[in-house]
Amino acid sequence: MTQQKVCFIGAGNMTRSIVSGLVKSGYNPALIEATNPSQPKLDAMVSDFGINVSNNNVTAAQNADVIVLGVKPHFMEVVGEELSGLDLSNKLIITIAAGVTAKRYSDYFKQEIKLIRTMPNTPTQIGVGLTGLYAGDDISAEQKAICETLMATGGEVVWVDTEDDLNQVIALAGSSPAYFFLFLESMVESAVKAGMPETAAREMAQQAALGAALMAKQNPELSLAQLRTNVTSKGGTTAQAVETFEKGNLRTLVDSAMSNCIARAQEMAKQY
Ligand SMILES: NC(=O)C1=CN([C@@H]2O[C@H](COP(=O)(O)OP(=O)(O)OC[C@H]3O[C@@H](n4cnc5c(N)ncnc54)[C@H](OP(=O)(O)O)[C@@H]3O)[C@@H](O)[C@H]2O)C=CC1
Ligand SMILES: O=C(O)[C@@H]1CCC=N1
Repeated sequence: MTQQKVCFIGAGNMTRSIVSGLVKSGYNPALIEATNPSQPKLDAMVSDFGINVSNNNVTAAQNADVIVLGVKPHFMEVVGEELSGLDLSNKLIITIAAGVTAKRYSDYFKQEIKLIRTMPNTPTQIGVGLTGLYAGDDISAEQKAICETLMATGGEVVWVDTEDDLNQVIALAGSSPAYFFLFLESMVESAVKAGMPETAAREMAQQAALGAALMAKQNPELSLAQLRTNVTSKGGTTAQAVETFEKGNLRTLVDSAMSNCIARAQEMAKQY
């Protein structure tokens, strides 16, 4: 497929992750532009990825075939207003924002637009991301293929059938890297408290997490419970740790966290 001219509005954490995945996968940096109000993030985009940058959303969007909206949900209205004077009918618009429904964008941009909603995650920057994708009936197979090709440079892509399903993707993949980082932080804090140097503790914890995730991925025929059981010797050390988590209602806590994550996405959909 011919590479498209892509412009990212907003050069924050998630845009950096996607651009990193794109450039690492061989996408031509000369075809990528990112905009941002503050200069340091743009300078980093140039030095790290060799892409084009600007602080002019309108010109950047005008020059692009594909516009990726990478601002926070509460800035989406401002960006829509800014770009509303452009004829966007021949452009594909991809949003990565959580909690802004597809129908709101036509209001913000003051015209019917061809929009695909996506939910990526930051591991996209190293090619092991996951992006959920949702398109309405007005989006052509070619537009879906363009979006899928772009987002797949950062890892796996999953199309969902309904817009609501994107909220599950947020809880399971968009937000979840933060849960795992929190878990790692807690493990490292415990080890440091017991006297271990932080660097060594982090190295061990993150390598174990990587190994556990790869084992789960490479053994789909084994249940997660089986993988856990394989580590847990009867009467041994792991059993003590796992029992502590179970007694502390880790599962209930995770369920509440994910439900609250989804509830916030639903609340934002009313707010923005
Ligand atoms: N972070 C994540 O893991 C994920 C984020 N998302 C979504 O990605 C979006 C961005 O999140 P994230 O990258 O974390 O946020 P960041 O705050 O890191 O990035 C947003 C960027 O937008 C810039 N910005 C603000 N207003 C404008 C404007 N009018 N025109 C152009 N740029 C503007 C900000 O500039 P300034 O330098 O002034 O702050 C900032 O650099 C959100 O909608 C979020 O829901 C989705 C999945 C995962
Ligand atoms: O926290 C957020 O709202 C965004 C969406 C998923 C990850 N970060």
